[in-house]
Amino acid sequence: MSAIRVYEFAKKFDLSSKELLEVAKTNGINFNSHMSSMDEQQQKQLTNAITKPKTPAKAETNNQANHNRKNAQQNVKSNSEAKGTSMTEKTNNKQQHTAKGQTGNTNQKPAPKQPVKQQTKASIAAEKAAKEFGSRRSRGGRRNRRGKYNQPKTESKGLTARKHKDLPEKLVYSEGINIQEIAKQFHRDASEIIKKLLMLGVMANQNQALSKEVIELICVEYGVEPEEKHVIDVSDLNQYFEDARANRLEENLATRPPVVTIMGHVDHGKTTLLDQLRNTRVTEGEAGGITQHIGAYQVEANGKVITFLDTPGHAAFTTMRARGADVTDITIIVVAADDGVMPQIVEAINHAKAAEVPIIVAINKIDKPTANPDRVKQELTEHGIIPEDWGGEHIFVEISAKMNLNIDELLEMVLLVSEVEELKAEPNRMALGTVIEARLDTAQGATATLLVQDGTLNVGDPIVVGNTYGKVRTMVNDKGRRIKTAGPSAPVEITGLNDAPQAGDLFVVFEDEKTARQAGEERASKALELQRDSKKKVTLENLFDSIKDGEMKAVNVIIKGDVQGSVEALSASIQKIEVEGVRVNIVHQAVGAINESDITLASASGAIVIGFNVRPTPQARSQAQEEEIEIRSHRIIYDAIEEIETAMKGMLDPEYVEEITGQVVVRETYTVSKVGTIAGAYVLDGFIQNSSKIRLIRDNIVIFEGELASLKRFKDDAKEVAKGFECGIMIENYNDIKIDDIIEPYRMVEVKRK
Ligand SMILES: Nc1nc2c(ncn2[C@@H]2O[C@H](COP(=O)(O)OP(=O)(O)OP(=O)(O)O)[C@@H](O)[C@H]2O)c(=O)[nH]1
Repeated sequence: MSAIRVYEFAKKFDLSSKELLEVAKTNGINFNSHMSSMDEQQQKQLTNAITKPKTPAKAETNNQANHNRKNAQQNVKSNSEAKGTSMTEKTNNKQQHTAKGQTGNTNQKPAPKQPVKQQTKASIAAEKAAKEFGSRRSRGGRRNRRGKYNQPKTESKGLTARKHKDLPEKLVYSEGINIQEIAKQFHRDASEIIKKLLMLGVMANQNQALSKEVIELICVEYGVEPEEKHVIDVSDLNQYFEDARANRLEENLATRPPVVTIMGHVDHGKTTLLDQLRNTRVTEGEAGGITQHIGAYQVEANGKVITFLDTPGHAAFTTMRARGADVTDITIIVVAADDGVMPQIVEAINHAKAAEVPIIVAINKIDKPTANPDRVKQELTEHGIIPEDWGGEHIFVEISAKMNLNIDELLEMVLLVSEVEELKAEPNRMALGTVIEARLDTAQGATATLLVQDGTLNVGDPIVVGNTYGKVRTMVNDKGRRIKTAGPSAPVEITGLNDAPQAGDLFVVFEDEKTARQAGEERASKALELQRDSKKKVTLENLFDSIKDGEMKAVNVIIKGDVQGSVEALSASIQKIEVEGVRVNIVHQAVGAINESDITLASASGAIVIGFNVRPTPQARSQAQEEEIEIRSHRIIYDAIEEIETAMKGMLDPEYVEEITGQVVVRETYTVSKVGTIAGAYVLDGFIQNSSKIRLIRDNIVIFEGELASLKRFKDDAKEVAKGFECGIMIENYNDIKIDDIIEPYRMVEVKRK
């Protein structure tokens, strides 16, 4: 008998690793995790423990076993990167959702929700209404209006026939109800109510929308209890997700396949791995059937299904997360064994960490002679990813995507992590999920790939997707087959929407088309409004207020810099800042220009981006503007630290902010003795003024910051040169200008404090 891994041993006995870890623990053997190796003695001992006939366990042993089970789960859970604190936070969050959902709706049916009714206090309203109308009342001003009587005292003769029909106990209303509708509920003539109101000094016709006060006044007069119906926001899709979670019953839950995203650096083999999986591990009976690229697909391993998001790179992953979608259960980070840890890998790790998604590391290209897996491991330890055989808690699998080496083992690890995560869903409910991809097809109209996250989606279902709606007309699976139903974790491409949604949008199936339409239309108009009045993002300006209001537990920051040393120094100093118990949390730090991925991550995690001697790329800048992400640029570490600290203390002086007015590229340089270097430049965007302050940027790094010595159009001095024009530029006290340098003009503008 040779040494064997825990999970392999567990398999022999058809046990899950978790179960085996429990058994081991009750037998006094503590393994670190399912990857730990077992010696002969341990194998013998556990074989005996597993195979010996079971005697009824004492209560105490059971407790112990339960305890161990929990410990075991915990142990294995920590493998999945969601380490101690973050996992607890995640669970807590879920519980909060549950609690919230339960108070909102105890009805088990998930969607659409029943209105939540809330009682109003009749007496208070009556008094309020009486005050309002009392002065205008001609008669009955002193009559008891506390609702003790059930019949109106003044009844006209013509109403005798109706007299015997009882009044209801309650009037369920929503603001805007009219007399005609009240009359119907009261089994009274509208004219009678109008008359009564008149006597109370209120003039109203039967179709007029009534205010809350008047409605309650009528109720008091009739001795009926008013009950305001709070109209539920049918368009709040998040609420349906929360309700689904809150109303889950254990007996309705079934294990669902994990949803996996593959991330990694360019050329490290993500696509090759995805292709390998797609081509070789097609669900049995479906081989060769894959024709469809719908953005996600399912493979089979050990008789179990795994869903892969077929969008290599983390852009899709973070874009979705930025939009609030939480689709990935497990992340595989691919690192080429012959290349090592590159910036994009660090980014991927930070993205996964921020999303609290378990990480599996696939060291790829081990078939290459230059492969050096140990180097990759070593480098990853610097980022907190430590392999189990080095005493850490991360799963590493050495693979060759190209040669199809150890791919099965990788899939096995995915299944192992998913087993630990206990991924469940409720197949017998109306479907909920997220859009993976969407497009407008000339032939088919709007098509969207949806990932069903809970419930089952059926052809014909009325559905709201993002800000659009429709009815599922056709449904195609990842093998290109037409299907009628799709269960949890299944990706499907649907048609039948009235417009194309966006990747990351949520979808919810409704019971009827009318409500779906209402919700969809409401969402579309709200989205428009939102666009105008865009959401409050974290900025240095609102930092202090958010801290004061207790909204903020930590200030999230992304640091980009020109050299590793300064990034580290800045990061270390910033992390020392503490204001009123609030600290700075570095979400991501790296060397290089501020790129779109940084902005997406900032948006997803509510972070401020600090650039140290680096600038945002033009795309990142416009994305940041669109998403209202604050980018602060500094050249002195102390300034960056001080700015954050003063902002956190609420002492930031926001009276002036920098406004970049344009972008100018140097196309030529002329050196004139005794004068200096003149740049022949071209305004790419915006404008430059002779009074502009400028930055000189080379390869995204700020080389110099200062002022213009002169700005000329041909031979003449110019006040301003706009986009599309050439100009001659000299920089005050600076001559080292080179072709292709970017001159960034900016000015300081005064802003009002909020
Ligand atoms: N020898 C060897 N080459 C591999 C392996 N996996 C991928 N490659 C090669 O590495 C190159 C890059 O692989 P891709 O799969 O395109 O890498 P990627 O990470 O998807 O790259 P991007 O799509 O550009 O981000 C290709 O030439 C592959 O054939 C492997 O396991 N062994």
